[in-house]
Amino acid sequence: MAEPLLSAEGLTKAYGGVRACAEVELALAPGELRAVIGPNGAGKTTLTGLLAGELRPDAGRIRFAGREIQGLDAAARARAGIGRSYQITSLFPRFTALENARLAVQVASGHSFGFRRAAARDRRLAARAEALLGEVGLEARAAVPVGDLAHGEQRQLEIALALAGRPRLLLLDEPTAGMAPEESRAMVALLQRLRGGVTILLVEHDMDAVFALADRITVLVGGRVLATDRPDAIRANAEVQAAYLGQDGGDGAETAPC
Ligand SMILES: Nc1ncnc2c1ncn2[C@@H]1O[C@H](COP(=O)(O)OP(=O)(O)OP(=O)(O)O)[C@@H](O)[C@H]1O
Repeated sequence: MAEPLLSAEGLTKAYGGVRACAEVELALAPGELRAVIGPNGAGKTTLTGLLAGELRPDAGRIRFAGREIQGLDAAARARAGIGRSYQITSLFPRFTALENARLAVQVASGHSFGFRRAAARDRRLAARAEALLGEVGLEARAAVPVGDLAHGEQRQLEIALALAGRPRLLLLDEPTAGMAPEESRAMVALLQRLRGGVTILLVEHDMDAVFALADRITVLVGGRVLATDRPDAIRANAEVQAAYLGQDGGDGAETAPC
């Protein structure tokens, strides 16, 4: 494959005696949408935390866009181009969708507006915030306080905030968690629109979403990579079926232990 946008070698993180990630190898091609699946406690959240810089590895290396980043903290990795959305909501509920987007753009823009006049800066911030809402399909909901948005819309807005810094890699931790089926479908459609434009690492329990979206799937079990392959090959992989997807050869949506 082309030079990976992100690669991890020997990535290891233990909590006491529990190896949450054990010698994880990962290589994401530019533009790829990679799903990471695995049973509860497999190490998926730990892996995204290690990649985002929220957790320090005990061992291993991470390269992103041609340089080693394991020594960088989360803020520096965000500046380097790694965006992150969270399982736990990170929105300001009393502010409108547009105000939340504006704040995210302001934070992401850092000092880049520092030498511009305030009015010009404000126009640019507003335009970018509106564009972000458009990207995630929330333009008609711009004036709605976040607390009044549906759960699915809040998750869409979180993606908009993660895009504010124009990341090259987007780390998404269970974007469909807690969603009604219709909301999940809207989220899958949103990720379909984003794919290719940004490299995505998607941790997800919803197997319908995973198999609809992923270019390749990495299966984690007990902190280790059991397999990385195309969706069809993962579906047919006997080890994966035994460990995670169930024995029925189906898509695992009903049988996955999550
Ligand atoms: N802060 C922590 N302290 C101690 N143990 C932890 C901590 N975070 C995670 N673990 C343990 O590390 C292992 C991996 O957890 P992790 O949350 O990364 O798994 P996961 O695949 O994301 O699970 P889930 O699907 O339930 O979110 C589990 O055994 C978990 O109990």
